[in-house]
Amino acid sequence: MRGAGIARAVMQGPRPVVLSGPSGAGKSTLLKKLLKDYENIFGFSVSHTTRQPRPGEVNGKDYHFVTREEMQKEIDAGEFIEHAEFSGNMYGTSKGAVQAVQAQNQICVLDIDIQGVKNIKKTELNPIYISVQPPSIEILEKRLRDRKTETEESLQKRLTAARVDLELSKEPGLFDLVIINDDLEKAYSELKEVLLEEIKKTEESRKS
Ligand SMILES: Nc1ncnc2c1ncn2[C@@H]1O[C@H](COP(=O)(O)OP(=O)(O)OP(=O)(O)O)[C@@H](O)[C@H]1O
Ligand SMILES: Nc1nc2c(ncn2[C@@H]2O[C@H](COP(=O)(O)O)[C@@H](O)[C@H]2O)c(=O)[nH]1
Repeated sequence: MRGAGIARAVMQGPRPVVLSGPSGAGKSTLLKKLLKDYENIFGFSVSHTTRQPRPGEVNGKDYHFVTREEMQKEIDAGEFIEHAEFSGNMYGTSKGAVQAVQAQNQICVLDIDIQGVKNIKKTELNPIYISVQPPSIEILEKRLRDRKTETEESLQKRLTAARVDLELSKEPGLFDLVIINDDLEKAYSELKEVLLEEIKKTEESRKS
């Protein structure tokens, strides 16, 4: 796995955070709240993807939207820390995405699937690993349907991936914390609590 260099560099700054869990579990919802409440403390690692942008998504902010050819070229050039195929599209974290956050001395937050988690574990990034999970598969399906971002085909692919994700997530020690996102405010409080120490450290380092 490439990316150990960037991972070592990141270790010198605040500890990064990985948010993972099934599509539709609520990672982006929680992340948006965190980025809004702690604007200058956290920075989002903008991933690359080959999927089409959803209405309202901004290139360079939500994702770097690229073609398969463009992404493969950058992967071959060693520019990615990790990458994975998810639901028929490529996703990946570039070294540049993490570096951009690190340059601001912010806590870098990665929103990645479970394959990404396993690959990041092979690097020296040393993040806090958090899995955000739905209360049930039925509720997850309802949330994905209500979000109205998926075709029936992609929805079924995501539900299949969700079942695999929930099984693999049971591996002891894979995650530092599992948050069941039933009540949003309760889930958000749990997220903030586990990050409190890193938030304080980052705030303190700003004062000195
Ligand atoms: N606690 C909650 N209760 C009810 N609805 C929720 C809750 N959390 C999130 N949602 C809704 O569920 C949908 C899925 O949430 P979100 O897009 O944040 O999931 P995600 O894990 O980021 O998915 P993906 O991995 O596909 O990006 C959204 O429409 C969101 O508003
Ligand atoms: N391994 C990686 N997974 C990623 C990355 N960026 C996002 N993701 C995951 O993909 C799915 C689907 O996302 P969506 O935006 O199409 O709904 C979700 O589980 C994300 O966590 C990445 O860089 N690497």
